[in-house]
Amino acid sequence: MADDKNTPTGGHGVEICLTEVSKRYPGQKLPAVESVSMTIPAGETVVLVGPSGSGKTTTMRMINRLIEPTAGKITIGGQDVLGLDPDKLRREIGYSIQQAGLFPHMTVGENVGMVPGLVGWDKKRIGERVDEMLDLVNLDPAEYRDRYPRQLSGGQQQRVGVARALAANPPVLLMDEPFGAVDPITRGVLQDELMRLQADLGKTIVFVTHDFDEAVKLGDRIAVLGERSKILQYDTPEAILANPADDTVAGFVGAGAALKQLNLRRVREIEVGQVPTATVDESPTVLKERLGSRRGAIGLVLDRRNRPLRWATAREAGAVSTLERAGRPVEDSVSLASTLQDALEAILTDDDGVAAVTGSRGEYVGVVDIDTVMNTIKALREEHADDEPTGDRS
Ligand SMILES: Nc1ncnc2c1ncn2[C@@H]1O[C@H](COP(=O)(O)OP(=O)(O)OP(=O)(O)O)[C@@H](O)[C@H]1O
Repeated sequence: MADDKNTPTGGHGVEICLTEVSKRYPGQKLPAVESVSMTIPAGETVVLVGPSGSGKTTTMRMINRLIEPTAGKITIGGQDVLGLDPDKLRREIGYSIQQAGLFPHMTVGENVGMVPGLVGWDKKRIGERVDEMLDLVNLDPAEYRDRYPRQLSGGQQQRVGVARALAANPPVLLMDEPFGAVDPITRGVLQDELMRLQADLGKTIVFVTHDFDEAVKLGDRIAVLGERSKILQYDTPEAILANPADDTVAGFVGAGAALKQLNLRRVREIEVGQVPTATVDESPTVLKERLGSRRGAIGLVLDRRNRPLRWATAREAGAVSTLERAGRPVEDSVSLASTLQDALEAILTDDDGVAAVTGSRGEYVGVVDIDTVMNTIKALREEHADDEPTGDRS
C-alpha cells in the first residue's frame, strides 16, 4: 500500500513544529491564537481539545495555511510551511472535516481521486487508488464508487472524507471534528476504524474535537487548550487523567477520570491473582483440600481444556460427588485483552466480586478482584504524581 512516488517520506508521518504561532483576525482586538508552541511527534496522533472558541480550528488550519499566521513559525518535516506554495502544501496534507465536506456534484470516486488527479497521477492509477482507499475505509468500491454524496449515510460520507484525505498518501492528516456529525454508535465504529488504519499507516495526525472521551480514545497525546489556544496541558491521556494540570483541565476531563483510566488499561498489563483449581475429572476432595480451611475461599473448576467452568468453596466441593455440579457456573470471564473497565464490570456483577481471566483460547490464566483494580488505579496515580503537568513543548 505504500505509494511513495509523490511523497518524499513514503507517506509516513513527519514532525510538525509550531513556534510562537499567533493569529489575529482583521478587526479583532485580541488574537484568536496567541503565541502557541508545540511539537507534534512524527507518526503520532495529537488531539486538540478545548471549549468552543478556544482557537482549535484556527490553530489546525494554520498548519496547512488555510489560515495564514500573523506571527510565528511552523515547520513540517523540518520545512518551513510559510516558504512553500500553499496549494502544493495542501495537496501534501490530508484534510478531513465535519460533515465530510465532499463536493456534492462529484461522485464518491471523483471526490476520492481529486487530489491524486491534481498532483498528476494517470487515470488508471487514480482508479486503482480510489478502489484501494474505499476498501480501506470499509466501503465496497463497486457499490459506492459511482454514487453521489447525497446517496450515502452520514457515517458513509465521513468514511469517504477519510478516504479522500488519505488518497495521495500524505504524511500529515488534519482532522477537524471529522466524526462530530454522526450518532454515537457510528462514531465509535469510525473511531475504531481510524485507530486500525493509523496502526498500519503511522501518519502524523492532528485531530480537533470537543469530546474529551474521543481525545482519550484516539490520542497518543492530548493538548488541552484554553482561551486563545493557550496550552493548559500537553501530555498522554493517562497522565492528563491521572494528574490534570489545573482546575480548568480537571473540569474538562469531567467526572469519572479514574473510570476513564480503566479504559486505557488492559488486563494483560496487570498482575492477575490465582485461586486453587481442579479439573472436572478430579475428585471434589482434591479441590476441597486445595482450598483449605480459610473461610469463604473460592476455587475454580476447569473443564478438560482448562477453561473456567464453575466457582466453588470448600463447603460446596464437599457437598457433591462430582465437580461437574460443585458450586455455581462461571457466568462471565474476561480475557487478557479486555480493558480494566470490562473487568470491573464483571467483578461488580459477580456474587463473590471476582472475575476469571482467560487466555486467547479461553484457558484459565488467573483472576482479578476489586483490590487488583484499586491497586492499579493507585499505582497509576502515583506514577504520574510527580509529573510536571504543564508544558507547551513535547
Ligand atoms: N474569520 C474570522 N474572523 C474573525 N474572527 C474569527 C474568524 N474565525 C474565527 N474567529 C474567532 O476566533 C476564535 C477561535 O475560533 P476557532 O474556530 O478557531 O475556535 P474553535 O476552538 O475551533 O471553536 P469551535 O470548537 O466552536 O469550532 C473565536 O473567538 C472566533 O470567533
